[in-house]
Amino acid sequence: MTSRTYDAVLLDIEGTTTPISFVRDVLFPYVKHNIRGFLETGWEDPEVQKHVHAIAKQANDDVRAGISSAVEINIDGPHADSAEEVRQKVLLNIEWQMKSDRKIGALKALQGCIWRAGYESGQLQGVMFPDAVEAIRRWTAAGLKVFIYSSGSIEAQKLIFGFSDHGNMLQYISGHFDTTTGPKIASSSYTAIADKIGVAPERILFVSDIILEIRAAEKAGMQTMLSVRPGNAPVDAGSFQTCSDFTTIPLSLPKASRTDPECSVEE
Ligand SMILES: CSCCC(=O)C(=O)COP(=O)(O)O
Ligand SMILES: [Mg+2]
Repeated sequence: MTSRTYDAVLLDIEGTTTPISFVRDVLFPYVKHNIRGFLETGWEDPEVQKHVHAIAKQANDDVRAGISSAVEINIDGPHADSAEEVRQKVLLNIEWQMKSDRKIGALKALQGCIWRAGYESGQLQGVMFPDAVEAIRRWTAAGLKVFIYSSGSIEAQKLIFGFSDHGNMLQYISGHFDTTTGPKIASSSYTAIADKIGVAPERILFVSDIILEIRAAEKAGMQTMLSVRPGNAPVDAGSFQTCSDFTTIPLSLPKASRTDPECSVEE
């Protein structure tokens, strides 16, 4: 029997466990349609205010950094904007950030908070690729631990998996990481994750649709697999191992080329 080459799996979400179309065509429009009501109804709610302050801070940092689409939002002090002005600026800011698919903490945290009501009311249901669901079940049954690392906030991750179209998948997930641990394209983030979960980077398999993330994880010493899914941006996989059906990922991953037709190594 071949012994396995990894003990933990670290999964990206969008383009990996979940179609990009679900995020772009369902989740983002949900925020677009509900953000005004969220801000108006909950304006006095400390949680809503926490998100508004975070968005304002990000907007003001962006203005200082010279980002041309950014507009200053003055919340505190003698020259503060009125509540309606702040709401209007936040709405425009969120629209701009979502159009450019910015992976910024303040935006992602606000989105997660808005999605919560959608999932809890049954208006939203997380979409997962069936083979990803099956692979996650098999990995955990084999004694491996499965973790998530996504630009989506930890709250948003728990919602997608907790209210998935395959039932509550959270029971299979041993931990969640978002960009509060660090950017997904920085190798130090993967080192930090390995450290936090107590598994050597060399014994972790990271799966993502983004080559820059794969490179960063490899630099940290992780094994990697590039996720190839319908709707993902076309990539030149080069020498990276690729996979379009996660149930075909073996527990023992050779460095050399593989014969599995769904998963390939082109070296
Ligand atoms: C998990 S929340 C919804 C997806 C999202 O907003 C996002 O930014 C996902 O990015 P990923 O790092 O999972 O590709
Ligand atoms: Mg992704």
